[in-house]
Amino acid sequence: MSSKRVSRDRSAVTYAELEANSTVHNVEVLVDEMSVFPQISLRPEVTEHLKTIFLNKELLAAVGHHEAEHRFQKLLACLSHPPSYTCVRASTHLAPLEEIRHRLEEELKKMCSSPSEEVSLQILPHPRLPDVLLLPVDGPRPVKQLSSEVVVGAQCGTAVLRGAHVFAPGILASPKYMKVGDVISVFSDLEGKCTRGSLSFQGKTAYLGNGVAEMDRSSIFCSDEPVRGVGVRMTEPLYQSPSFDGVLPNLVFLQNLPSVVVGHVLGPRPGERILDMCAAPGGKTCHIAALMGDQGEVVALERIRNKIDRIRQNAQTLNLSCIKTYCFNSTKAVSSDPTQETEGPPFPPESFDRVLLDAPCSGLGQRPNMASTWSLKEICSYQPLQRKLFHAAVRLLKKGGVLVYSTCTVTLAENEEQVAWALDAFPCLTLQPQEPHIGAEGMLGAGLSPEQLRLLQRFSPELSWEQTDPTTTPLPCRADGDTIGFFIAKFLKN
Ligand SMILES: C[S@@+](CC[C@H](N)C(=O)[O-])C[C@H]1O[C@@H](n2cnc3c(N)ncnc32)[C@H](O)[C@@H]1O
Repeated sequence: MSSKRVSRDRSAVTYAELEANSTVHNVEVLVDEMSVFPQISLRPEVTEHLKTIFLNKELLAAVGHHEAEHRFQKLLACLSHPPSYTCVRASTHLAPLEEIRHRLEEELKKMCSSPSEEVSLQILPHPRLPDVLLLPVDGPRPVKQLSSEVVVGAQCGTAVLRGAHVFAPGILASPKYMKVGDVISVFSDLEGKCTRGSLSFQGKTAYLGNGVAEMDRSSIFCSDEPVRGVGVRMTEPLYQSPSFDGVLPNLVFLQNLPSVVVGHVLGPRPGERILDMCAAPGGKTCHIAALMGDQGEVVALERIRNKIDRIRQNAQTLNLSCIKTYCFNSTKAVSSDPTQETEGPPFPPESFDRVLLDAPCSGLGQRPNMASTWSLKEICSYQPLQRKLFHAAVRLLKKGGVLVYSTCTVTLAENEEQVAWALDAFPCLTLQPQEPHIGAEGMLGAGLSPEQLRLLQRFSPELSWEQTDPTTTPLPCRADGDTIGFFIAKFLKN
């Protein structure tokens, strides 16, 4: 099984050393030295495309070739690694943050397998987000590969790196005689080439740690029923973070930090009518409703029917009743008859106080992501759809209302270029300051002015992925930089 891993002392390479090495080759080598996993594997044409973005003329003129190349190499490296903390959003509409923190601590302590694990358990409030708790991830840890191996799909692998156990549907290959109680190493199939039911796999994989089988091979692959439940319980994960499966489901919700920032930037108030145009699975929808104290109306639209139930389940679990969910294509959400008043979509123009367009996007900011087989055509296919959605968003927003546009990707075309286009296409829109603004400013390259860039919020993990010493850098400071790649723009309709 091909695998390049495991823990090296990442602090051995300092920023100063990186700076001192001016050739591109050395930058690549040093960034790679800091990594447990290889850089994200993309199709060559996609890597080249991203490189033209991160080494664009405006940026090169501002920071120089070496710094731009360094940032780009770090981006490719940090994308394949998980952020160094876990972020949970607390249901502060149901209980005070401190009470939720305390209850979470009690629950997680029960799950610890040793007193030292209990002592190292930290749950910290975020200094600027009143509903966020942060938990440091312990990793990479020095774990040893075993001879017996299970291979899981990339999506399952991502979840394991963020603290989950291995759910049986994610298992692709296992030893012929694997039985309950076997101790086994877990690998992620990086290129989607492992066939379900295989006995072994020779393709590219990444080692995720060790666990104990909770099912035997035949229960996983030979059952007539769709297989469910934990297949391998992770006992020695490479990156250790609590598994939140079933833990205080109404009080804590796993959510990436930038996604929580979106809700606050939108700033919904009790009694307002809010539209969430691309809502599933409903993390931001529920946050908006919670921020409104469940008073008012949050309309959640989602085009894919089988994702609708997730939004409803999440709303129900979090005790939120002001959310109305519809399966609908949001590009068609503006009614052609403005006098027509119906409860559901399409809606007359100017129906909403605030609109969230958390757009479908190329998702290139997601972490950890060790490999993507997407073509350049697929990566570039989102800009037109996002613009159609934007047209509908502007029409549905009341005058004086707020529109927030967000993506979880790193391209200019889906982020700063969309802002430049929108400001040109809709003279009624002006960019607004964001609160909180804990990410970086917008990226150069789309012709926006420095003032405009300062109003944008881009979470750029490559700017801070230095593997800072966890003992000296407080967690909330690290957490604000070591996020998924994300983008937020806030507009006012005049
Ligand atoms: C980035 S995800 C949204 C995540 C969600 N806001 C959250 O925080 O949980 C984008 C969603 O938009 C949906 N979508 C894509 N095109 C759409 C359209 N034309 N109308 C409505 N939803 C759409 C996708 O199916 C996907 O579920």
